[in-house]
Amino acid sequence: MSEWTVLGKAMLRERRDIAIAIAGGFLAGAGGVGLFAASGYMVSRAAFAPPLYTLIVLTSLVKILGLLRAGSRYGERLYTHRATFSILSRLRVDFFKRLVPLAPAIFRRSRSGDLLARVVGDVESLQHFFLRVAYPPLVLAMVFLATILFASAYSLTIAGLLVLGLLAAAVLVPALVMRGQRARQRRVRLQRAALSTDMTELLYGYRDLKVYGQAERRERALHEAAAELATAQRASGLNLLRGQTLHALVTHGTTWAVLAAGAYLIAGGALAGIYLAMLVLIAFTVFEEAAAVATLPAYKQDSEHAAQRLAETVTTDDRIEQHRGAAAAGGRAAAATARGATKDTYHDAAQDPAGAAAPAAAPLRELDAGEAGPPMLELRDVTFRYADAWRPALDGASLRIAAGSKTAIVGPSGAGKTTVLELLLKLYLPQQGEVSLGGAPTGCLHDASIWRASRVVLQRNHFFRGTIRDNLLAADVHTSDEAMRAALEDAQLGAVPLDDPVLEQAENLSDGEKQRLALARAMLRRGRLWLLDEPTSALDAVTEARIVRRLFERARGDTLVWIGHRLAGLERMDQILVLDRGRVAESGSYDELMARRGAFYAMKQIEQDVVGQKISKEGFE
Ligand SMILES: Nc1ncnc2c1ncn2[C@@H]1O[C@H](COP(=O)(O)OP(=O)(O)OP(=O)(O)O)[C@@H](O)[C@H]1O
Repeated sequence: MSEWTVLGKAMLRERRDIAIAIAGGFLAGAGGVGLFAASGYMVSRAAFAPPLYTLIVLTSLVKILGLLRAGSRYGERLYTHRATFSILSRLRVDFFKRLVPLAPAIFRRSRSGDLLARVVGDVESLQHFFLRVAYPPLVLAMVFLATILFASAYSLTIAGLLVLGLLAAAVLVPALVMRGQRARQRRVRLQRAALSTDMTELLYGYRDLKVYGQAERRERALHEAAAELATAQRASGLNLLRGQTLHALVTHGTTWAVLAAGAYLIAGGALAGIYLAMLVLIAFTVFEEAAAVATLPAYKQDSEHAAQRLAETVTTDDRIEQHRGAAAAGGRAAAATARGATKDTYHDAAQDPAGAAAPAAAPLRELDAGEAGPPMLELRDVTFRYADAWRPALDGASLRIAAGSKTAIVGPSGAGKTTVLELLLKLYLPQQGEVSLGGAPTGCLHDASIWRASRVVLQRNHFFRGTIRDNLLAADVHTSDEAMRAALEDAQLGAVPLDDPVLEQAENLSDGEKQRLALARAMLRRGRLWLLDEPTSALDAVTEARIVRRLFERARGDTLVWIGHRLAGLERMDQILVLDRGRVAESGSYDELMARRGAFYAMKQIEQDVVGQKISKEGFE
């Protein structure tokens, strides 16, 4: 079913309001012409000192017509807008209903920003169809027909002039407006889609962009795109204004022509002078109705394009059909993703409602990106609770990670491991206690300098639509292709070409590939602090072991924090921290913890029982 059918059906369901609006529009237009005709006639008649009752009748007629015009104009506005908004809401609901089951396939084809532009912008554009495309010519034709019939009773020449004026206003002016408008409108649409696409990318990837120091560049690009859209809109708006100016020129030109022709006819005795003012005012008034027609083609084109794009979005072709079955599963997955996203959303530490006030207004210091050596990390008695969380994620946690050491943080899900990492990255500030990097509390450090000094892999990483290269360049725009290939090789993605496409949210990559791409990206950074949150959880043991070996080579001498659930291979860590309910339950080397036979030992036993994994000294090797 085409969008026009949907539009037609939606209009048909509003037929009562539309009929009232058309009647109101005709009465308002014809009433306006009548009002000015009566006024002109009354003024001329008054000059001949008619009997009082003639003046009383004419004055009453003017008043009645004035009231009729005002009342019917009000009714017309009320009902046209009521019909428009009802049509709009029907279109939105209908479009959305058709969109929902197709969502997974549509996301594959359209970038979500573009889709947003379609859902909002295009559906909105269709509101103009009734108000500015279908309705005005109908009312204009009715009012003009009545006026020309009326004028022809007095002078066929003047009626002919009105017809010419109408042709100029309703055909010639719109044609001139349309010249070049198509290209202007196209530019506006493309810019609008590009802007909303960039905007959603920035919003989705804001945290990663910040961490990788790319946010400012993206923001600048966004401002440039917004400025280009404004320029395109200005050009399009100016052209429409030019159309309105031309329309005013035609209106006034016709009025002057009627005046001149009237004077000529009067001089020749073909027209009684008393009707001249009436006919001139009629000419002046009737073109009011034609004003909307000047911009009609632009709106018509806009509506056509919007309808076409909407129809194309929800076209049920084979490609989409095959995803229909997966729609329900997609919905559940989307809900799960949304929950994940909440957890991962970047939170400005200074604005965090749960966060403590940022320490004193002293100027923030820079954390060295690594030249001064890897940083030492410390949490002292840290308590942190997320906004609206019912319990603290960290509850008096203290830990110390020596500069250049390798530390694993393990513990049950929800123990607070990721939170430690988020606090180290100054994505939040603790409510109590102190988090410090390189001996300086994070509150005193410039956020961007922490991110510059870190190589981060989060549980969920954002990838941008583009190529593998584009995504690796997010780590450092100056990276060479050789360095990228080497990083891909180390991340066990050596077979993947740099020009391979990456879809929005890296939908075309498996979870394991995403993790490996994120690791390659981290490898390309320069900082000497590695913060890795379950970076290999989706990988098989063999690939994981290979990557970890390469990773440790690259991180030699750097401070590395590894959050993970698997306990195999932790022998090579200098320190293991076992977190439980927001506290460090145990810490020490692998051998120490195994000898202590405490929490870590118990976890190891359970893991062995569950997966039958053998404790191996070789671990990741
Ligand atoms: N953004 C958030 N808003 C509210 N609560 C949160 C948020 N992020 C985490 N939490 C809560 O804080 C606690 C600690 O979460 P955290 O992610 O640090 O645990 P974790 O040990 O990393 O868990 P997992 O191993 O499952 O990743 C959990 O109870 C979690 O539900």
